[in-house]
Amino acid sequence: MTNQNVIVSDRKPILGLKTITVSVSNSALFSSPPTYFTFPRRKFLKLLEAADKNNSKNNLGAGKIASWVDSMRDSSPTRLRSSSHDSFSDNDDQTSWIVRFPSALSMFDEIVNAAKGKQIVMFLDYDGTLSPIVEDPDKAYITHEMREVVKDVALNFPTAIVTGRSITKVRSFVKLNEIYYAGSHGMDIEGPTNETNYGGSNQGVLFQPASEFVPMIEKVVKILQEKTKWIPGAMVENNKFCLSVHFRRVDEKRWAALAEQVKSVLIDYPKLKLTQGRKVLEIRPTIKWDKGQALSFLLNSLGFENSEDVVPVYIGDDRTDEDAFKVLRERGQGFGILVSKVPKETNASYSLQDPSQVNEFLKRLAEWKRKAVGKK
Ligand SMILES: O=P(O)(O)OC[C@H]1O[C@H](O[C@H]2O[C@H](CO)[C@@H](O)[C@H](O)[C@H]2O)[C@H](O)[C@@H](O)[C@@H]1O
Repeated sequence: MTNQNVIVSDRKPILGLKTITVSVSNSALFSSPPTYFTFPRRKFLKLLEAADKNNSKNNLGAGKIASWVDSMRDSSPTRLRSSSHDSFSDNDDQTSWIVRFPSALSMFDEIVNAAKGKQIVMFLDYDGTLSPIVEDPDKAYITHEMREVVKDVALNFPTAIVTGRSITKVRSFVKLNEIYYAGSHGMDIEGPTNETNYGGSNQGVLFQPASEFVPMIEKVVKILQEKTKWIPGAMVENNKFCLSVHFRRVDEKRWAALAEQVKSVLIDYPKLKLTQGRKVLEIRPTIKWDKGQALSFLLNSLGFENSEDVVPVYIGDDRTDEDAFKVLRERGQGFGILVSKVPKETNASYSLQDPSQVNEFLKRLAEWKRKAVGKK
């Protein structure tokens, strides 16, 4: 395998650069010193697409608060509704969903057969995938068992956690050095920091396409904290290159008021846009960079840009994970696995019901790899 780790070493705002200096170090398996080369700025800009040309496109649009609240009520990704019913309660519909998106556990043999002679690369969302959704975002802990299984997977395959959270926050939960982290919806990418795995010695920051937005995000966090402090249960979370306004603990009667506050702030920040997750309004830069772009970036940096020899497996539960599922479909490679108990609109191929099934799937994958290479 031609593992390569691309390190963007220049931390200046990338949009302002003519070229981007990158250091490439072969993996620890081929421990050689890093070499440096320069990427044409255009190549990165293709991936990045400059901030939205049209200010009115930051998802505020004609935006009636009532329609915001409607979509706040929706699950994430959007729950499928059967043609004949308002809600998806029909067993037949549930059955047809599981036929279209079978359990990754029941499809395990197909997945590993497709990976024979190829390199699996694992991508894992955090909230709702590795840790169950809980009321308090600061208490979304990963279990000891899940940590151990993720570590085991990471020792067998290149593994990344791709999350909307800041890397600092997700690291404080996961506490593993063997993995890649793509925080802030992929806008902050770091390599493994242990000495023994793919990254070699202390890789640190690989890519930060939105670094110029950090001061703006800090400012907006403060403004929104101030503007929402009278709404019981509202919480603003600083995710470094983006931010979250949580309403899981806000009385539904106050959702419109919360949306109004968010909208009033965003109007002054046309370079920020609004997206939605699970009971959360997410505010992020209007650059075209998402979890799907982060997945491509990591595959490229591992040396799989145009390779047929890779099987990326992405497991996630949220609307933002759909960007990554879409990239896999476009590449015609790998498997997107949606974590959900109920039918949802998705670009994934398979499903798992909850983090405990994710745990089981990961455990089987690591065991399969050990058997395949004849380890105990
Ligand atoms: O990409 P992810 O790792 O799924 O992160 C998305 C958001 O996850 C967190 O919020 C969600 O989980 C919380 C804890 O279970 C829950 O209380 C909240 O309602 C969910 O939306 C995180 O706090 C956000 O910042 C992330 O954007």
